Amino acid sequence: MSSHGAPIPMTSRACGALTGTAQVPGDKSISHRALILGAMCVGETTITGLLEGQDVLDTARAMRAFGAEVTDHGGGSWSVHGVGVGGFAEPDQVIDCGNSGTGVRLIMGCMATSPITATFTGDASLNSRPMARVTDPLALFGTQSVGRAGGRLPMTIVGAAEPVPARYVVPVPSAQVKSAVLLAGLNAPGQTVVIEAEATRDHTERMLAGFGAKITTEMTAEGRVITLTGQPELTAQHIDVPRDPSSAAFPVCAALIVPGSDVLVPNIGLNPTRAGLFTTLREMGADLTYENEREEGGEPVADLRARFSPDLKGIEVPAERAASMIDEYPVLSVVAAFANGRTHMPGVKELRVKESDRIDAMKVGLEANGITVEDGPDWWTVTGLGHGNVPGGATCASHLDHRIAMSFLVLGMATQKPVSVDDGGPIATSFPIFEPLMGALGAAITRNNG
Ligand SMILES: O=C(O)C1=C[C@@H](OP(=O)(O)O)[C@@H](O)[C@H](O)C1
Ligand SMILES: C=C(OP(=O)(O)O)C(=O)O
Repeated sequence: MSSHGAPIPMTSRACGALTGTAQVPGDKSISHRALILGAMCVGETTITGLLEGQDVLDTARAMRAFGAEVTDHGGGSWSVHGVGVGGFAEPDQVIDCGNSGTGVRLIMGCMATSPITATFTGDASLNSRPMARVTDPLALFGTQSVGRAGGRLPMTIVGAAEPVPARYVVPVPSAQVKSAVLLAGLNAPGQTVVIEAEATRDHTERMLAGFGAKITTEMTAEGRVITLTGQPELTAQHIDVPRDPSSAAFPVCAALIVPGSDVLVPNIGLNPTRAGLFTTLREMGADLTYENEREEGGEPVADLRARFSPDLKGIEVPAERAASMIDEYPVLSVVAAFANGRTHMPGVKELRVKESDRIDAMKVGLEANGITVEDGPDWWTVTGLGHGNVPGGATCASHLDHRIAMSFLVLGMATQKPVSVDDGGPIATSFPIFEPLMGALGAAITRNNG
């Protein structure tokens, strides 16, 4: 099933060279945060380049339910009239975050230290994902929560009326957990401290500083120590959202495996906490270059140029790189199928608790298409067959997971026989223009029931 409606089966088949320019949408992580911080400050925040994917639209709706005025001006241009830190109203409806782990976890954090109660739910995928990783640290502030067994949604959060600040060592590499604690810390008096052993994406820290919060980061033997001073007055900002490296991954990887391809993907945010895939692809021998490298809004940005790469080789992907490419492993495993030799990917147990168990979803689908995959609790290995040798021919389950659906459609662009997915509907959560964008480059993706 797709998240919002009937399943949309799709098929991808071998095509001619992919050529042209791919303008991928705005960054999903930054889009959620722009809406949430816009809702937590006084005055009007303006946003351009917002990702209008379903995950982000669900966060916009949630911010309205907490009392912010959120307006869509068209073409990715939005404004948010915030209610100020501690100014959230109690929603009179259940908050439905759809398919979005980022949405629900960050929103739980930002309401957790206000004297209001809210109930959260999502689709079948989100309702099966772990939430105790967020409600455990929120309890340190005095927040209460009641959910289904195993800490699953639907879940009610009772915000702390008299919050105390927290000090929390994040036990899993998760920017969502880190961000939920920092957002909760905004309305607690004194200093909230979050410590992460492994650096994860730092958009929350950067944006909090941009909105005027007092926040510092120090590297210590324990890891990154982030200290936030609570109850600041946040000042409205203009946010120009950079284009999403996690979406850029799909046209880039497709170009590497389709003979003759040459694709430009402009204006991609290359924050080091997000760019691990591109480093990995280059180590595999990908013809992938950064053009026009520059800084925009304090973030490194470049135009990516990806060309067909006939001599890809399997590699060992360093475990310590995992956080910087966590959402890109599914499509990396597709590129690995066309490389020569084994690509070993350790340190990735977080992949098992995403929209689906991504190791399992890719293993089953890749094996059905003729590729050997081995896996353990926190690692997997793909044995590549080299260009022209991947059979294809199977239909893969997308498990309500956009990245799984898009990865298998990229696979089908270079296999001997077409590859299908049972449901491409979830693609709209993060990359609503995936089909026309890939089609304009020359890809052959069709809907099977239309
Ligand atoms: O903070 C964020 O915006 C995100 C953090 C990551 O999740 P985790 O925090 O669970 O690693 C990532 O997988 C997700 O797509 C977006
Ligand atoms: C894991 C992802 O998103 P989320 O956790 O926000 O659902 C993703 O977009 O790959």
